[in-house]
Amino acid sequence: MTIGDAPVRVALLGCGVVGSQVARILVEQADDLRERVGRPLELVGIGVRRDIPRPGIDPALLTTDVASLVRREDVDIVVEMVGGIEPTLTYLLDAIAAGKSVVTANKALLAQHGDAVFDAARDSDVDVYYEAAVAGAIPIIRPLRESLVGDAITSVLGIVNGTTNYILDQMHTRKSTFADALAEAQSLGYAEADPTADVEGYDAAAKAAILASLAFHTRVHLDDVDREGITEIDVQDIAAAERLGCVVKLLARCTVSADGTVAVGVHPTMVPLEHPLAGIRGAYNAVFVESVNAGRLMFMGPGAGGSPTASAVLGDIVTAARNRVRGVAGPGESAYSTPGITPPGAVRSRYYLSVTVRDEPGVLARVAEAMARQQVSIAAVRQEQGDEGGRAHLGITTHEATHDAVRAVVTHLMSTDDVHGGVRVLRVEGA
Ligand SMILES: NC(=O)C1=CN([C@@H]2O[C@H](COP(=O)(O)OP(=O)(O)OC[C@H]3O[C@@H](n4cnc5c(N)ncnc54)[C@H](O)[C@@H]3O)[C@@H](O)[C@H]2O)C=CC1
Ligand SMILES: N[C@@H](CC=O)C(=O)O
Ligand code: NA
Repeated sequence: MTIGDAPVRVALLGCGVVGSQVARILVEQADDLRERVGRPLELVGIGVRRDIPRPGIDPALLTTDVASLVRREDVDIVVEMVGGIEPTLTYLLDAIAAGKSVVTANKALLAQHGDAVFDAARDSDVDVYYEAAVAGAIPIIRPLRESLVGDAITSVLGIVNGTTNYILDQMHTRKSTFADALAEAQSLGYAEADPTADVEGYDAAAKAAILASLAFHTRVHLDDVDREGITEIDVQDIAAAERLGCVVKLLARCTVSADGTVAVGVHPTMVPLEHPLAGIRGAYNAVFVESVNAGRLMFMGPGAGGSPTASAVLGDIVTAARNRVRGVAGPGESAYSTPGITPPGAVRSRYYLSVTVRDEPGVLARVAEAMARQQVSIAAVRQEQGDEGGRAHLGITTHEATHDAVRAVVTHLMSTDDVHGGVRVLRVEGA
């Protein structure tokens, strides 16, 4: 608790893309922030890995002794903008044990070690806020944790990774290569330090785990998320989506299955142009929430980048500071439910299958029969063109089927002489 008129003292860890913007706003908007908190918000230290000059930053604030900074008596709130698991987790737990409130944007850490962090915060009666951890600037954590906590959420569907949305958007609209679009996303500050986390879907999976935990009042971990990245998306997939009136998006999907278990997945998905998520461009994110009483809600805005992300971080700092001034901790997570996780193979979706077959009588019937045997119902078949080698290309869309059933179809097709090469499979979102 902060005493008298004393400032609320903030220690910042990490001064990269996001941390440097947090430091800038704390200084540039100090007067307004003081009014909003009721006390000055004072930046008392910045923990960095390398003690080098940083433009606009008072060198006296910098320290490489981060372990000591998080425990210092003159610190009330620790703002973690480092990323990664260790030593970050140790810093956060040490800060909490020392009675500091914590603000973090670290979805990877929360999706793997959230239990330890939240339990420690509850035991120490301090705040953990993490609005920036999911969908950057978009308010989505607080709406789920507070505004919608009296409702019953049935599904959360979202574009929650700015880097991959930027890449896919550039592949569709500018016909950029994957590599060029990724390099641009990195130079714009959207990508993680290791962009594998973005393009292989780990970042979106961590965010999906956090969203599902909040939406369904449970604890979903990174390992519970069925994950597929976008590294295999090529110009053929982009062209196929366009022929179907769709765009490819990396979608995070959190739903409740018929048996009450929770299904959480991240997959490149064909999204019809008329769907609200199809129009989300560049590094923007959007989260589509459906609940029993409110109905359908959509949250949209910048999902990555230093300044937008810092906006969400500052919101958390002000909230944590106000709580400290009042000597209270804000609402924690309500994770009372244990529904279990739906096995990935049992999750239902619509699919697109791209198959190259022998261009001969009876082949299409045998493909259809293989699908019928697995209860995979065909919605449409499009024969794209024959080629000189006597082959035809089929683009098949299905009605809803389980992933196990579609996988069995693919395994069978590839064992026959009718099919040449592999079978490309992508999910298709309903309009
Ligand atoms: N860049 C973005 O658009 C967004 C980033 N985030 C999250 O924000 C966090 C920070 O991301 P960025 O600023 O983009 O990363 P960054 O790589 O630009 O900055 C991280 C900084 O932490 C420093 N650092 C590394 N290890 C350290 C240590 N042990 N002690 C002190 N400093 C250390 C690095 O030198 C670097 O300056 C990550 O958790 C990331 O996932 C969340 C939303 C959006
Ligand atoms: N690398 C992330 C940054 C925000 O979380 C992204 O691209 O969305
Ligand atoms: Na957010």
